[in-house]
Amino acid sequence: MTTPATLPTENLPTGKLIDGKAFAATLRAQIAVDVAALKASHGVQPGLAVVLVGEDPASQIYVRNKAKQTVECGMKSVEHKLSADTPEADLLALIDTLNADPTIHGILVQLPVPKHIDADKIIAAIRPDKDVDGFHPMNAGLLATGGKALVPCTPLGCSLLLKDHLGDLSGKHAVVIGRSNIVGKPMAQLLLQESCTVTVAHSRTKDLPAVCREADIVVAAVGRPEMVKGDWLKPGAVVIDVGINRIALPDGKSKVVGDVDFASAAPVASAITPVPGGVGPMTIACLLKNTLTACQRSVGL
Ligand SMILES: Nc1nc2c(c(=O)[nH]1)N[C@@H](CN(C=O)c1ccc(C(=O)N[C@@H](CCC(=O)O)C(=O)O)cc1)CN2
Ligand SMILES: [Mg+2]
Repeated sequence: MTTPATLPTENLPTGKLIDGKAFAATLRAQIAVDVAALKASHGVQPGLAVVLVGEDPASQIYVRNKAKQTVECGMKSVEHKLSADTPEADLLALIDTLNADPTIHGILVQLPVPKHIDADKIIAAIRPDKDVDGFHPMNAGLLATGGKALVPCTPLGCSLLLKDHLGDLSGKHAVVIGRSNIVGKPMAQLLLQESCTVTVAHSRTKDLPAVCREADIVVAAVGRPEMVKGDWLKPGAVVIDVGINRIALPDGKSKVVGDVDFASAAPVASAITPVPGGVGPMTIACLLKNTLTACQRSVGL
């Protein structure tokens, strides 16, 4: 997960690159301090259970990294690796067991799940106070109504990067491209909480480049490689690239690119996240933050 030499980040002016990898490392160090303090004050160790169904190679890497970073922060990590043909009922039974386990404060099922499993049904079965992905309808509702939600990790990470870079976001026009329950919608809610004027654009939006050109902040979460071009941006816009797309190169190799065409966007933007090394590392750091939060709440903090 290092920034490869192929990404033209070397000659960018200081401050233009929003370094999510470095920010995530700092966040994890703070989480480790807070985990130790919680153990000392309340005798409780946060526990995270990660469930993987099937053998998707990317998911296997994400789950491995989640477990490794959980342990590095001083938390307990439990991994459940189930075969791709696991019946939905068995997965629901495992979630019931984890819901009832007092040593587990966070539960997540790695997505995507195999086709025969209804992801919405699985998410709804997780206790909302242990739903460290923040995907349960209860947490989505709490986020929308300003309550104490567990917030989805990727948009939470984007929000932390934006606030760190810009300070006060109030009055900024933010365009979120993508309306998924996992990124686009919660991202819009978080930006609204920061008093941004928020536009959510999607596949049916008319003249998307013109909509983007109005934005002080662009969050691209559309899943289309290098779609957002430099001439779609208002000069000085801040660009957060949520996309992780693996594309084939002419030499037969592959590389990971975002939803933003970095080469044309970086000269126009005032700041931009790279892919890799931008939003991705924040997703796991925020998962650890949510697990700590869930544990703190479980002891009344
Ligand atoms: N239950 C969940 N499933 C999925 C989530 C999620 O938040 N919860 N998000 C993604 C996968 N994901 C974490 O689970 C994730 C994706 C990417 C990264 C990351 O650090 N990416 C690197 C690049 C990696 C590469 O080269 O392939 C980066 O951007 O630097 C972390 C976590 C879908 N499923
Ligand atoms: Mg994610």
